[in-house]
Amino acid sequence: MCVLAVCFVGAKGKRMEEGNAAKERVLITGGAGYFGFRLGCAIYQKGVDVILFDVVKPLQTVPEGIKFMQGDICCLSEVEEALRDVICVFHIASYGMSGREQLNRKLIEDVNVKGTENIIQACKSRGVSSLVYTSTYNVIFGGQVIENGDESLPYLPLHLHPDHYSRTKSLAEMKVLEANGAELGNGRGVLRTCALRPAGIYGPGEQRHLPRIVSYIERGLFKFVYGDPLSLVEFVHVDNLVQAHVLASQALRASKQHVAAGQAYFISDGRPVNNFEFFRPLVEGRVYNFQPLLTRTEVYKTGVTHYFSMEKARKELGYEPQQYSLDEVVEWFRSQGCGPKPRNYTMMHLVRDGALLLVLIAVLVSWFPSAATFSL
Ligand SMILES: NC(=O)c1ccc[n+]([C@@H]2O[C@H](COP(=O)([O-])OP(=O)(O)OC[C@H]3O[C@@H](n4cnc5c(N)ncnc54)[C@H](O)[C@@H]3O)[C@@H](O)[C@H]2O)c1
Repeated sequence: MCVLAVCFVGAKGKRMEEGNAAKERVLITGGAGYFGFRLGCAIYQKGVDVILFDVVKPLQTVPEGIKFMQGDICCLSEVEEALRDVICVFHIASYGMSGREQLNRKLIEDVNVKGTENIIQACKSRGVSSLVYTSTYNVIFGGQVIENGDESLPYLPLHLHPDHYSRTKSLAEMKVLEANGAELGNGRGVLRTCALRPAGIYGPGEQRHLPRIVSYIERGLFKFVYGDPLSLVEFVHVDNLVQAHVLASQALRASKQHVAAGQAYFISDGRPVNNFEFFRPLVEGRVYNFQPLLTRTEVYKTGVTHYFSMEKARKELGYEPQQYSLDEVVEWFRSQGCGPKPRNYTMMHLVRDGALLLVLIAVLVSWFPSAATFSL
């Protein structure tokens, strides 16, 4: 059963009721996630009303005036309810990207494919005119070398995807792009859609990849996982990705001749780099924490050269990636208390070890007589 929980955040929704009934409103699926939350905050700063829609509540405090709706994209009625009076949907919610999530094929399929179908259907029935889909490099890349690839490259055939997440993201992207030009209900024009394909996302507060990478470094697994020291890969800073999404939504509009309609764009920092080089600040900053789960796919793909041209995004969207480094990420980890912990042998350790020794002796003493009886 679908249960939609709505939560108005901040000073009684003050900013949303400032007397501007025609104010634009956008909805962000996956709005409690790392990128969705950041995008929502950035768009709100531009004076647009923002609804964050997610199956879980955000970990961070939601800024005043932003509205959070707890709901599931797999539930059409919840999505339709959430899309009232919305002019643009940023569809970011996804499942199964990394770690243990990758093992739950049914949920991956439900969220990434059926969830996306629901978003498209609800856009049509609610008359939402713009849909920007957050896709991934992985719709093209499946472990093969790609140097300066562009958007003319064909999709990786579905059966060649080494993981279900990438296969379902690919299916979802196709569905979104096919929906471009679809009639909106009640003669409200047509739906314009586009897809952005980001490289690996990084930035302060990123909790999905970076902690595991740090853990690989700590365990000496980094070289094993991140492979060839000569390979070139790409990343995208979260704020560059925000910029690309804002530009893409604008490029779906009549004022930009709907230039992005039906199009896909690779999005990265535009700076191919070796994994070792890129993550060096994390090694040197000696920041580490958390447990990794090494899935076969992650090992298979991460160390292979693959980078794409930003030309189409620059030309058609006006995308200009800014330069960022991992230093601010290291700082963020430090501010969270991560880093090498002193390993002094304290009085507490002494008491603990003494207690363990006593338990061991007690077990041995209780075992000896029965062992002797048995051997008689
Ligand atoms: N993180 C990366 O390196 C990377 C790289 C390429 C593409 N992407 C894509 O970028 C997007 C954002 O990535 P992220 O790192 O912020 O991910 P994230 O996991 O932090 O956020 C995804 C959000 O989707 C939500 N969600 C999952 N199932 C849902 C459902 N049924 N209904 C509503 N919400 C649901 C989750 O609760 C989560 O908050 C994703 O679409 C991902 O596929 C990410």
